[in-house]
Amino acid sequence: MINKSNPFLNLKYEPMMEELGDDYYDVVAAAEFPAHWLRFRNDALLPLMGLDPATVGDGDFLEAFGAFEGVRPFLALRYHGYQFGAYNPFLGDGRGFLYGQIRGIDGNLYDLGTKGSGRTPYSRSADGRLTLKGGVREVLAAEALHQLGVKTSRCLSLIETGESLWRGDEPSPTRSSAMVRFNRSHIRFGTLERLHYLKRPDLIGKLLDRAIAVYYPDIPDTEDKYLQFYAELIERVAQLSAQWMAAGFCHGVLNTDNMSITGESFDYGPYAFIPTYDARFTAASFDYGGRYSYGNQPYICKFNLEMLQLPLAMVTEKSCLEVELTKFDDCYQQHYQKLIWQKLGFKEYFPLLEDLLAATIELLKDTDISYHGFFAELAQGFNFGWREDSGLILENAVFNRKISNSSGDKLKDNWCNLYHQCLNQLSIAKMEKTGDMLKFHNPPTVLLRPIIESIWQPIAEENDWQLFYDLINKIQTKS
Ligand SMILES: Nc1ncnc2c1ncn2[C@@H]1O[C@H](COP(=O)(O)OP(=O)(O)OP(=O)(O)O)[C@@H](O)[C@H]1O
Ligand SMILES: [Mg+2]
Repeated sequence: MINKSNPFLNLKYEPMMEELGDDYYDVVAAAEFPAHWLRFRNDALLPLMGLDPATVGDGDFLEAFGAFEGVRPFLALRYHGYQFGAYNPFLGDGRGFLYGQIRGIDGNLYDLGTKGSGRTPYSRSADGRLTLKGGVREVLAAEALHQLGVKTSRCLSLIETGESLWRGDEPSPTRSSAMVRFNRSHIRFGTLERLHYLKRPDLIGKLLDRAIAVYYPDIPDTEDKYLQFYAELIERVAQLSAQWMAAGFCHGVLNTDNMSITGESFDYGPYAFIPTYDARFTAASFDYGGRYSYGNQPYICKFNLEMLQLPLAMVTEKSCLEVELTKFDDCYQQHYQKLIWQKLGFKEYFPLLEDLLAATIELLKDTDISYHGFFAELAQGFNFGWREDSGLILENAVFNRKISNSSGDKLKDNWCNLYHQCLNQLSIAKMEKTGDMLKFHNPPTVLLRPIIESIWQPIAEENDWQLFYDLINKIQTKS
């Protein structure tokens, strides 16, 4: 019996995936949990869902996304994937399901997907649960990336569920949670890979026809639409990997089951924001070979797109797909350059910016300057005097103390000279906008690991959530 007063249970759900038929999912039930404590509600998302936060009670969240009452059916989606390069046909939603799909007020269709909501036919020997710390980390990553301009899923709610879990990577027993994720789609590269494995081009075509109509509405319904989809996906994934790189973000587990066919970032497990610019930085302790290191991300995305040619070649010409992928590198480079120039305060291109980009990466790579600290100090210290005198640029920066050798000093001097020259290419009117631009693209609060640990500690020790809420607030308001 649907609770008429709960706004979540009265949303107009559009069953796009359900209508495709049960070749793509299994209907599952949610686990019953001993407790439901609302730890996070993302009021910033509610207006997009057509809801006024003031009319949505905490109890509504608990009923819909903790007790999972009301809306049915829940669909555990079927998928496979390449994990660390090896094909795994035993995947699928093992601790989550598609709760429902709704139309945002922007006209786009969105998924509500769960994580930690119980076992499914794909759980294998695992418990179907999400640790509370894992949930907290995913909430934070998604909000931080969103504020940094990365196209990402976000979390709608996080509810602690009162169980004790055992994990190898957290002091155990550890607390449990159920999260609801809000994103464009949970159709993964691995969803199509599974259909290739099962030799079902008919199901690939059926899924793509629907997905293109919903997520790529600009692609006309013509013979080459699958190729056009691939071309557009390459563009989106190149852009996404450039966004991660510019944001100084290492996703950590770029298996093809964690790649969305909408080109959106999601699944924040062992991720990290890089402390300093180091292409070899790895986020996952189990990534022994550095396959998913920070600097490898664009190459891995390209490799994953190459793997996707196998299913797509069942419905379109392989040689054409191969030609499309050759465009990835240029596309990535263009997006990356643009994003770094924005972080440096420049919106419009002029040739000297190419030298500035190279000098910036060289400086950050060859010194111990904090990646995020560098841009944050640039944003905070910026003033008109920098245009007159290169000696004033970053003269009081905290990181100057970290540059302890003459080659570091030389790199910084070289960088300051170039930055000074670039500022002098701007008109006064544009110079006036530079400070705002620097602040917009370089928020002061960065989610480095010690910060996450410092907010987790009071939660773990005293169930004190204040620092977590303060941090979310700082991230969401860019303060
Ligand atoms: N505790 C668990 N219980 C059951 N299945 C699990 C558990 N942890 C991971 N899995 C399954 O292992 C596979 C890989 O997990 P991964 O961490 O990439 O995904 P996930 O984080 O569970 O979900 P998502 O990709 O939607 O964020 C998935 O099929 C996932 O469902
Ligand atoms: Mg995953």
